[in-house]
Formats: sequence, C-alpha cells, structure tokens
Amino acid sequence: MTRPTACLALADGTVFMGRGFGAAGETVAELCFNTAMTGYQEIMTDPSYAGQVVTFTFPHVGNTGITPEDDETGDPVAEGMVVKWDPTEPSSWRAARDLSGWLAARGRIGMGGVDTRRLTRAIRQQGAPHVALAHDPEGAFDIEALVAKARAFPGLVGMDLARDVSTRQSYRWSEGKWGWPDGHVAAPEGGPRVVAVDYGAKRNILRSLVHVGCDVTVLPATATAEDVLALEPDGLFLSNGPGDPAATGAYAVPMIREVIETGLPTFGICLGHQMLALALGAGTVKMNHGHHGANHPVKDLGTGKVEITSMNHGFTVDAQTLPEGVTQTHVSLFDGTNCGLRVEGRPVFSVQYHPEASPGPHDSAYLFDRFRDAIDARRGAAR
Ligand SMILES: NC(=O)CC[C@H](N)C(=O)O
Repeated sequence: MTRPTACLALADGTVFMGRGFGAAGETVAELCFNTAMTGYQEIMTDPSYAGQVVTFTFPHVGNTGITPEDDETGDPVAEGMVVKWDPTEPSSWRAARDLSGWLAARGRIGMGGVDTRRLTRAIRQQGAPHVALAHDPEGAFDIEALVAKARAFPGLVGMDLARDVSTRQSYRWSEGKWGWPDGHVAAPEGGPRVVAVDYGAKRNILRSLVHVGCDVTVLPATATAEDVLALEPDGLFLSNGPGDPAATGAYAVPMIREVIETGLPTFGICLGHQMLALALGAGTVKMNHGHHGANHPVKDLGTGKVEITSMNHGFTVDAQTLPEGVTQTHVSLFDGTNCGLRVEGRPVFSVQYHPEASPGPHDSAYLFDRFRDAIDARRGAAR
C-alpha cells in the first residue's frame, strides 16, 4: 500500500489512516456523520458546521464538482471532510471546478480511503468525538501528538461560534430561489419587511424568505431589540448557526424576548429554534451524536403527517422543559426529540430541522408560507 497521507485521530486513541485531498495541514474539531446522499457542497458551506469535521456516510463525493451558486455561504465552514472513496472527477455541466482544488483553495482538509461504516459506528457508540485531522503529502504523522491535540479540544458545549460566522454589517438580501433557466429570481417590490438575524444563516433560507415575497434585511448576531425594531419590521426571522445555543443565547435571548413581546410574527430555524425555546424559558441539551442528514422523518403532531427533512444539529430542546403556553408541534421519528414549537395565541413558531433543504427534500417548505401568512394576518389586523 502506498504511504497514507491523511490521519484522523480520535480522543479515545482510535486512529484512521487514509489519503489526503484538499488543503494540507491540521485541524481539531468535533466529528459528526451526515447521511445525505447529495449536497456535499451545501453541507461543507453550511455555517452551522463551524468547529466540526463531517464524515459522509454516502461513499461518493466530487461527482457534481463545485458550482458557485450552490454555496450556502462564501467559504467552506466545516473544518474538514472524511469519505470512503477519493473524490470522483466532476461530471456536470454546472461544475465550475473540482472538489479537491476548491477545498485546497479554501484551506479545508479532505480525507479519503476511510472505512466510514466503522467510523460512523464509533461516533454512534462514543458520542460525537473530538478529533485531530491531518493531511501531509509526505505522510509524516506524530500520531501521539495528534491524539493529544484531539483530547485538548474543548468541545462545542459552551462555545458561542455564531458571532464568528455572522455578518459584520447589516445588508438587504434580494435573491430568490433558483428559477432555471433564469437563475435566481429577485424579490418582488413592496413585500413585508423581515429582519433576519444571522447566526450563521444559510443562503437558501434567505432565498426562501424572498420566495414568499419578503423584503429581507439581515442583521448581525449581536443585534439588539432596539436594532431590530428600528427597522419597523413586519416579521422577525432567527437563523440556523453553529455552536452551543445556550452560549449564543446569552446575548440573543434578551433580544428575542423583547421583540416577541411586541407581538411581531417570529420564525426560527435550528439554532434560531433553540434560542427561541431558551427565550421562552425552556432548556437545551447536547445530544449523543446529533442529527445530520437529508432523510430524517419528523411528525407534525397537529396533522399526524410525516415530513422527510434535512437536519443538522448536535443540541436539542428538552421538550420536558417547555413552559405552559408553549406547544410542541413536531417530533423526530428517529428518537422522539423535539422538532418544533409554537407559542399559543401568538404568531411565534420554530422548527429544529431545515425547511430550506439545501440539500434535502422540500416537504417542509410550507413553513415559509406559514410565516408569510402570519405576517399578512397581523398586517391585515393592523390596517
Ligand atoms: N444547524 C443549526 O442551526 C445547528 C444548531 C446548533 N449549533 C446545534 O448543533 O444543535
């Protein structure tokens, strides 16, 4: 066998050797696994993956290359990727470049040639492990040092990463969803004003808000209630994002509490859902290995209908802690964890999963319409 050029060391001392691609170097992170069969580019550029290396259980990546329009943010955010096979040469008319070159240009490490079934079992058994991932074209690894670095990684509990990946300045977002062959369809004039607080927002969420006719202004994660209300919005959106919701909640919760008191329609996704729950007085906990994939069944407790959803979270809202007046609306059919909530008598709701997909099925896209309807109902009532 040729000399391994990549090494993945878990904090418990388990070591995987493989072939490096993308950038050379070293990184420490939490390791999770994602079961999506498509969408490696969207996954690697989802800001919620800050501080994480992603194992892909689907064995092939690279097939569709890299297409700039498919970025969920400007740069890859996940620290690295681990896959079974080396990336395939791209074969798509949309591909602008190949996966490995793109990762290299963005300083992100890839590792192929790994028994990802064994690795995924390890993640399920021990909980998302802390790891060191190294890529050296010469294949010179100090394995003990890598294990020690994995052990020294502090973990995501207590980490506020949203502030790092959030926009520094507010901006208007006007690009809609992909309307082939015309590209992204722009926002219509005169739609309701929505303030989207960016804790690490995926672009397809902003596009989905535009798709239902909203005029979207994005604010940094640290925006205060005063900043939000100064824009005289018709609705508040709380985005997805990385890290521990409790840590980001330290500054987000006071803002959310104050804004929802005004009766403003509010919609949260993933980290936004978790922080809305915290603002309402519930608690969040770290999961064993989380939910990351594009095939997660979720039950709508109101209708009994099952949605196949896109998921990416390692923390969860503890449903036992939801206070009176807050209803659990959705649950995961994998493990019964909370997947949605609604405040009784108020246009305030959120979901743990990703109705914007990217990648994943579109079963839950109706939630953006529900937000728009809540905004219209309040605007109508105010007239
Ligand atoms: N996608 C997200 O918003 C993730 C939320 C949070 N960082 C978690 O891991 O649970």
